[in-house]
Amino acid sequence: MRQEDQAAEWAAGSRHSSRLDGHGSIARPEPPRPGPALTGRIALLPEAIGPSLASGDIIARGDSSPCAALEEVQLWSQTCGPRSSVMWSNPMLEFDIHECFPTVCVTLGNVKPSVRNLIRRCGAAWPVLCLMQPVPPTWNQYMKSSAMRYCAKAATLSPGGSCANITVRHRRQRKRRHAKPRVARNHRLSRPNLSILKNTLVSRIDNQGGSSTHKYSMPVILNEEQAAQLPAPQRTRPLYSPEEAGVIFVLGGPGAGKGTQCANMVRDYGFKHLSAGDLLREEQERKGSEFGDMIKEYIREGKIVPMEVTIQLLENAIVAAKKVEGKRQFLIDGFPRKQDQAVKFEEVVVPSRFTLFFDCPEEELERRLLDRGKSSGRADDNIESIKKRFKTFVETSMPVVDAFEEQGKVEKIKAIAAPEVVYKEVKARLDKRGIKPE
Ligand SMILES: Nc1ncnc2c1ncn2[C@@H]1O[C@H](COP(=O)(O)OP(=O)(O)OP(=O)(O)O)[C@@H](O)[C@H]1O
Ligand SMILES: Nc1ccn([C@@H]2O[C@H](COP(=O)(O)O)[C@@H](O)[C@H]2O)c(=O)n1
Repeated sequence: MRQEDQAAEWAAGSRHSSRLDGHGSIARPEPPRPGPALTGRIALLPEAIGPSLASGDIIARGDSSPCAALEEVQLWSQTCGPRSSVMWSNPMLEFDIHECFPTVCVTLGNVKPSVRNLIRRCGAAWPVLCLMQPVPPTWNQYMKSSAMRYCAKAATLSPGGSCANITVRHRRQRKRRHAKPRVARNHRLSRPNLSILKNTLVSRIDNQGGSSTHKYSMPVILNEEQAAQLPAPQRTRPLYSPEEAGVIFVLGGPGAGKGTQCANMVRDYGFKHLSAGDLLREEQERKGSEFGDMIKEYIREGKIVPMEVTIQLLENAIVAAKKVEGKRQFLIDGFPRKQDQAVKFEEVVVPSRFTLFFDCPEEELERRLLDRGKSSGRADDNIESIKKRFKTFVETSMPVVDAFEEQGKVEKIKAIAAPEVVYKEVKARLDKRGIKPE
């Protein structure tokens, strides 16, 4: 159903006949009424967040990209004042937006399951605002909707806290059919402004070592059904045991031959091969991905994509390979490339068995990558990106190998010889670790 139709139905009061009210029970929503551009009603907010919200607060929506979200937040706050409740479905960026617009975290009840799982896994410490009402997904659509009628109803739920309803209405009648509403004309953001916002965001993520969840635990996202079952589940241990999913990390410098050797092991041992780089490239290409632009930028710069994205992609792939192909042994190639990735993955997905590390001098790696670059079509197989990737490898990824080595979990293999010679050594190490073909 188109958003405009949803809005119209909502206006007619025919949809969503039940909602969570302030006490967690079911109540009928109020129909939207004409009124001031934006009104707010807040009741029984938990102490922690109550003071930060006030009547008239805005719920904006981060839709598909950081830019779009910031544009909207910015636009709304210019329009209606600086205080904003930010609704944002991208956990990685929640902190950044939150910092700019310090109010409460709000998110969509119908946020994609992958993001929902990701956030749920990150912790339940924050109160959650869960929007129960369809809202126009983008500012553009909002602008297009014929009646410009916007209504959102949210319930706040936090473990141990009280519940609250927030109703935000925005109704604006267009005078002429195609007339642009004044609010938008006056406050539309210019492109340069957008790029500044984007750069700020990216540098903030960088400054935090690519992750915001260390500093702040993330909210639980609940949809209507889940909201009824508080407290929401939190993952306190890994999804799988090593017996359920045997994971071998495959690490080495760019071009060390990880992919080449993984292909051999898949053929002879029946592993499921998951390359973090491939998964990221796939996600980058996926139509509608909210992370596509960011991944592209990180790969070109040879930087490590924030772990939330990579871990979620890997988890999804492991779960699917187990379900669909019945796989139990996994080669995870090119991951973890940063210590936080290693720790988090083992905490929430599965502890690794050990790491195969392919050791090769930089001159040889460079020669291989430039050679591969003639036909690979990869945006990072050029000398500029290669140099950056080497730097990242030495500074960020080698400490991961060192940490695993201290735990006696590394098989280091010299990878300068021909592929078949290297593979003999690989087989010997797998044998030593008791890995048998499936
Ligand atoms: N032992 C080897 N000797 C010479 N060339 C090799 C060897 N192993 C792999 N290569 C070649 O080097 C290039 C890089 O190999 P591969 O793609 O397996 O590396 P990788 O470690 O997976 O790289 P990346 O981390 O960039 O994905 C390929 O063109 C491959 O054919
Ligand atoms: N754990 C990872 C793995 C990869 N990346 C990014 O992808 C680029 C390509 O990776 P390859 O393994 O295919 O060489 C890499 O340079 C990183 O930008 C990542 O961020 N995290």
